[in-house]
Amino acid sequence: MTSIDYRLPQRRVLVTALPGPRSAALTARRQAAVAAGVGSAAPVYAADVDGGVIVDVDGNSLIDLGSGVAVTSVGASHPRVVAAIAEQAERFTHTCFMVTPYEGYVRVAEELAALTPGGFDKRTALFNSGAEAVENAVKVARLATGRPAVVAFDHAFHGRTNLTMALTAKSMPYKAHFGPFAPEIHRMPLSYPYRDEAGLTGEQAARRAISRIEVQIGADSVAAIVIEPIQGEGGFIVPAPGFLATLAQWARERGVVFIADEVQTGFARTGAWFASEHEGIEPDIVAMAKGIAGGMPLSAITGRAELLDRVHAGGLGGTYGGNPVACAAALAGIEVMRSLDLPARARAIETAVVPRLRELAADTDVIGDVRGRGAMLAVEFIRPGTDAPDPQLANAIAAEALSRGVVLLTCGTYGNVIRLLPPLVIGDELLADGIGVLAEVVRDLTR
Ligand SMILES: Cc1ncc(COP(=O)(O)O)c(CNCCCC(=O)O)c1O
Repeated sequence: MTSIDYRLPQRRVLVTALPGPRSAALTARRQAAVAAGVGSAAPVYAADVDGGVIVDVDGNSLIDLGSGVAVTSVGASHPRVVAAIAEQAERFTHTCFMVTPYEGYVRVAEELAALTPGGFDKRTALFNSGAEAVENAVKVARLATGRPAVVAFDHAFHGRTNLTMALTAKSMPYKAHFGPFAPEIHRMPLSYPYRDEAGLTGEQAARRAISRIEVQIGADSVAAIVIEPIQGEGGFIVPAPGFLATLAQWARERGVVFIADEVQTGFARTGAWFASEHEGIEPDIVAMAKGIAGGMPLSAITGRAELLDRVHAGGLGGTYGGNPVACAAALAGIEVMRSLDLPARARAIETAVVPRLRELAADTDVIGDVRGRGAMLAVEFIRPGTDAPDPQLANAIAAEALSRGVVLLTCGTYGNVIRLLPPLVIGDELLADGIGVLAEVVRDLTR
């Protein structure tokens, strides 16, 4: 990425051991004030963030390969986004769209209708978090169909509210001891090519799920299928070709609402505006958040007008939903994504990074799979000579990479996946340095 004037030097520089003294002091204060249940991957505190770097309170400049969990695709302080936020905030920060509406919300809805897959008439509702978007997509589907059941999949993550915990597949840390969970949520097997039996095609995997839905639930009881086109927290699992299309076709035939949870895959992250495009599917409703607004909290559902307009007036909403400052950030962020062609940038990142990951996999016996699309890439770690997950190794790699100045995130049902989510505005050299550190760490820890 050469056409960006970054505000901060795009470099990896360590001036202290990590965490430095100021971060350590903040951790002590945090322990006396912040609930222990709120975790952090990195024990360092951000002071300034721009492009592909996070500068911590001790002056260390770290390479960001996490984007705050796939949020800051345009960076965490892009000047156009910052200017739009300031300009809006100087006029008003809030009126509540349910009280006194404002144009920014409408403009975001118009943009999302144009950007999301599908040429049909669409409507949008705005919220604050991804979980809220998923919750409301399910509300719409249940009202529109008059049916109760919702189908979710193995390895899914959809949020931390009661319904989205029910939809989420992993107990610890997301669900453990927080039940009981919402009823009428049914889990079906996913297409997980690396761990499926050899030769299982996407269509066969979909037929396996469909037959269970029909036998265990009954299609005419199913309001919706909720699925991530690429599982995020579950391990960046790209389903086999045909899996999503077969499910979507079945849903259409049986009047089941197909909800694509594109919270993590949306907004150019996978090399298209939305990951559904790679599979040629047009979801009835798309839930989105994360990359939508340059770091500001905003989420949305955009879907078929005949579904969303079925809801009675006042049935969708919330105090902050579609906050005007967040909407201004979204409009600016989308403009940046268009002007820099960030879907193409994500594809370029894939082209640059995947060969290096595959070379690393060939050089070591601890990598079971390299996968992903665009700038949503992952390495699954296993114990040598087996396909047994190795979460300890993945965690050790992330910790060692941080000590060398690179922020990496893990994920996966088994905790054994290192994921790469660089800001899409990261420069080529900085990205190459970050991937080089990852490769160096893997080799150092496994020789
Ligand atoms: C596909 C998908 N749907 C929904 C969500 C939920 O989005 P919220 O904005 O965190 O509610 C996510 C959030 N993923 C990051 C979770 C981080 C954590 O909580 O530990 C997602 O990836």
